Amino acid sequence: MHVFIVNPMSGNGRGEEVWFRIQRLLSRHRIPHQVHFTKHAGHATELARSATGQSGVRALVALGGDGTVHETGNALVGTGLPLGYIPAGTGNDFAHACGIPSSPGSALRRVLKHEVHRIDTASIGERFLIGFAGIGFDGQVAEVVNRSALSRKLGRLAYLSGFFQALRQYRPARVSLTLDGSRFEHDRVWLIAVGNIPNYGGGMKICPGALPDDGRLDICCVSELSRGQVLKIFPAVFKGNHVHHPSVKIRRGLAVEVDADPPLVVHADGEIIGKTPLSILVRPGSLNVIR
Ligand SMILES: Nc1ncnc2c1ncn2[C@@H]1O[C@H](COP(=O)(O)OP(=O)(O)OP(=O)(O)O)[C@@H](O)[C@H]1O
Repeated sequence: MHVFIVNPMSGNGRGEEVWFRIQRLLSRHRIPHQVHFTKHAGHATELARSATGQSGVRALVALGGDGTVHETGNALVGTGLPLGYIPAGTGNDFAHACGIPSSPGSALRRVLKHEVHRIDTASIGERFLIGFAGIGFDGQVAEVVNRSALSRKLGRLAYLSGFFQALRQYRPARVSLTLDGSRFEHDRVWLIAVGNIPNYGGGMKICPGALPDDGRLDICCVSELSRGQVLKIFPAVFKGNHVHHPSVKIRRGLAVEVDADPPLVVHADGEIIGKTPLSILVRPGSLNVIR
């Protein structure tokens, strides 16, 4: 049996529409399933945890955006039970990175084919990041996007509108980054992105070399830029060409510690999880994903 965890509010209500299509297909083909709808932030993790205790479950299928993948995936790390995914969110970065089709019917066929691959995750505080984490400016963008009802209505443009709001508000910080025991000091830091997958924010290739199954994390640090320079370099992120800029440093490693003055906002898979200081540790091959 497949257990679906559906966020009806994802993609500004698209989640509910996508579920109706999936439900019709499941009924037409008499595919045994169970469905649970999320009612609030954190609910997908609770629902997924109780589903992992049931017998006869073949896979848990998240239907929603990257936040739903984050919450459902958090319940599955280390269990061996596979995560399926039907994208219905705003950004759907996890789907792009894993080659999961955007059409609901094709994504469902992929789930039913049941080709399971192990991917890495990383522990961050009490949670696991499935795709990426962002510290600083992009933490602030995520905060703006998640808080604003208008942003939700804007769909993909929400990230762009959040970007401009955060650009006005953000104050660069002094950051101490420790990677696998080596310490790096950076002044006037705009952001530190930690990628298990290359893209976030609806297709920005912030860590273009990140691979979800290489047992490592890619870390992108952007510092020492004026607001005008941030604006200028921003379009390059969509193709991953920002990495050639002298203010952008890409590193790879297993364990990252970040401390900042002043403390910076942190998101994991687009969900705000707190502020620095924090430690992130890769968990190689800890999540089974159908892709
Ligand atoms: N019934 C609900 N009402 C309001 N919020 C919900 C509900 N169920 C889940 N949530 C929260 O909605 C948030 C966003 O979900 P999700 O990321 O799946 O969609 P999205 O933001 O549209 O997509 P993406 O992250 O790909 O841009 C998550 O923080 C989740 O906890």
